[in-house]
Amino acid sequence: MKIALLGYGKMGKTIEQIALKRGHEIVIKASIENPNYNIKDADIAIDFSMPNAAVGNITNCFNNGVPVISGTTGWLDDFDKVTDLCKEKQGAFIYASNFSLGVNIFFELNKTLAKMMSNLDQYNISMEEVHHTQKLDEPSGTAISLANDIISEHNTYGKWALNTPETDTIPIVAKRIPEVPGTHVVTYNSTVDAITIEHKAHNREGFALGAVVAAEWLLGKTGVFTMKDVLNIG
Ligand SMILES: NC(=O)C1=CN([C@@H]2O[C@H](COP(=O)(O)OP(=O)(O)OC[C@H]3O[C@@H](n4cnc5c(N)ncnc54)[C@H](O)[C@@H]3O)[C@@H](O)[C@H]2O)C=CC1
Ligand SMILES: O=C(O)C1=N[C@H](C(=O)O)C[C@H](O)C1
Repeated sequence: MKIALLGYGKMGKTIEQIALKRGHEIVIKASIENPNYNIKDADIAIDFSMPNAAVGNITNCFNNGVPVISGTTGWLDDFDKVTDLCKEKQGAFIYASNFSLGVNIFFELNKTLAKMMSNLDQYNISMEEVHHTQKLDEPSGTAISLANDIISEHNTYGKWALNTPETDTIPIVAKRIPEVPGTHVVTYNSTVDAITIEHKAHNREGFALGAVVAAEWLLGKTGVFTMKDVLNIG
């Protein structure tokens, strides 16, 4: 595949290495320093850019008939607008807050645990995410996905918030520590014990491999898909 990398930072560069190893060609490396390109040169685009750039990048792909994978977080207020445009233009799109196989398994584990804990009001939930200090958004997209899945499965919680321990709210603590690729922890605490599930990325390769696998899967399809469709888990 001829791949356009929309965003050539930490993730774009890791995706490049994995895509080349899998026999693909990188035809566009767009960044703030390199904003001029013709998206039609690519078979598919992989957007790992910035919260304020993602919607423009994705829209440009739809307008030019190029399928697009987006891993950029922090733009989800516009998610419905973007998926509506995809359908209108008969485009192809996958967004995932986290493309790694491990986190997608963790998402399923989190939903199952939330269902099991749903009527046990002696347990209070909390969530923590830890990332490197360059991260622009908080909480992380992955933490938001985890929280939304808990809200769907658990009777008590109707919303999430940063650092707010209220009865119907999932409190999320976001920590920023140099070099941490991404750690997510969900804890149910009672007066007698605690149950914790954790996913810890050792590096960015899992995210990057998942994005390339998603691009390989999406090519030739039309519609809005998720990593559940790609990985066939859950
Ligand atoms: N879904 C997932 O699995 C993962 C998502 N992410 C997300 O991916 C995004 C990128 O992460 P990093 O690579 O660590 O950030 P980074 O800051 O290292 O790189 C961002 C890149 O985007 C470029 N950029 C900014 N505006 C642009 C525009 N209009 N068009 C094209 N490129 C533009 C910058 O010049 C830079 O090259 C973040 O939103 C992060 O949260 C990161 C890791 C995994
Ligand atoms: O910015 C990052 O680095 C990451 N962002 C994603 C998120 O916001 O969840 C995924 C991963 O945790 C790394």
